[in-house]
Amino acid sequence: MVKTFKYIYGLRFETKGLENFQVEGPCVIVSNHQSILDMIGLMEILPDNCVQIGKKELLYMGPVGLIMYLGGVIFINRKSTSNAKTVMSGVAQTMLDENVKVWVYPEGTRNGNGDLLPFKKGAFHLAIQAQVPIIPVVYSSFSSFYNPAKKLFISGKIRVEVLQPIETKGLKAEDVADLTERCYSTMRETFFRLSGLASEANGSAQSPQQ
Ligand SMILES: CCCCCC/C=C\CCCCCCCCCC(=O)SCCNC(=O)CCNC(=O)[C@H](O)C(C)(C)COP(=O)(O)OP(=O)(O)OC[C@H]1O[C@@H](n2cnc3c(N)ncnc32)[C@H](O)[C@@H]1OP(=O)(O)O
Ligand SMILES: CCCCCCCC/C=C\CCCCCCCC(=O)OC[C@@H](O)COP(=O)(O)O
Repeated sequence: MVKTFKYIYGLRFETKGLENFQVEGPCVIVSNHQSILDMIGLMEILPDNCVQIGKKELLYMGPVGLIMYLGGVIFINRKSTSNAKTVMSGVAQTMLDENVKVWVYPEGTRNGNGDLLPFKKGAFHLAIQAQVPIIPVVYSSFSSFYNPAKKLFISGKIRVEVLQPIETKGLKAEDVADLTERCYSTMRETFFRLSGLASEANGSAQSPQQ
């Protein structure tokens, strides 16, 4: 149902690299998060047996919260690192036992400023604890067709690329920072390439067509 919103809003998706989802067993998928429109982009490529990590507040959004709960969304309290860590370490075991993929937005919040925010480390701890690969997914910038501050919302094209899995076998907790940084720089480069933006873009990034 969520996927059909793309026809209503005139959004087109151009997807590359779906074959990279064909890993054996569970994995952690990380992607950039610009707006609620990402829910349409999520449904566009969602692999089987995949659950998302979401902020706890979404659970209280009436029917939407109920559907997310029934869909297996893992809720975390972002205001409490210790709570989030406890939940996430339970997830590492469950994803192995039940063969599920976990989708995390490592920026930790929506961000439509034409760049990626620094990544939080939860997704990378999770992948290392479970010793499963990380699959980065990048959505191009929405800023040429969607910008609430400028009251802009027209039809547009979103490029999506599923990147090659990054293995974590043999990595330990002390490798988290390195892994996070590697994943961040690969995704940031891809974000700029897919969005047609210069790589030093920051904050006020605009596409060349604009
Ligand atoms: C009728 C209508 C129908 C509609 C139907 C419904 C429609 C659709 C269904 C949709 C499907 C649902 C989609 C849901 C999407 C939801 C999107 C969101 O909510 S995004 C926001 C929530 N997500 C996140 O925040 C994830 C990313 N965040 C993290 O990973 C964070 O790291 C954290 C939350 C786990 C902790 O954050 P924070 O407290 O800010 O801390 P950090 O700076 O990251 O870390 C602090 C230190 O702790 C260490 N750390 C972190 N995690 C762990 C861990 N698991 N184990 C051990 N240690 C950990 C970290 O390394 C830091 O220490 P340092 O010494 O600095 O390294
Ligand atoms: C005008 C845009 C309309 C778009 C319609 C999209 C179709 C989707 C329809 C219903 C789906 C509702 C699913 C709700 C899931 C919300 C996920 C979300 O985006 O949560 C915000 C959270 O990540 C970060 O929170 P903050 O940025 O820190 O606060």
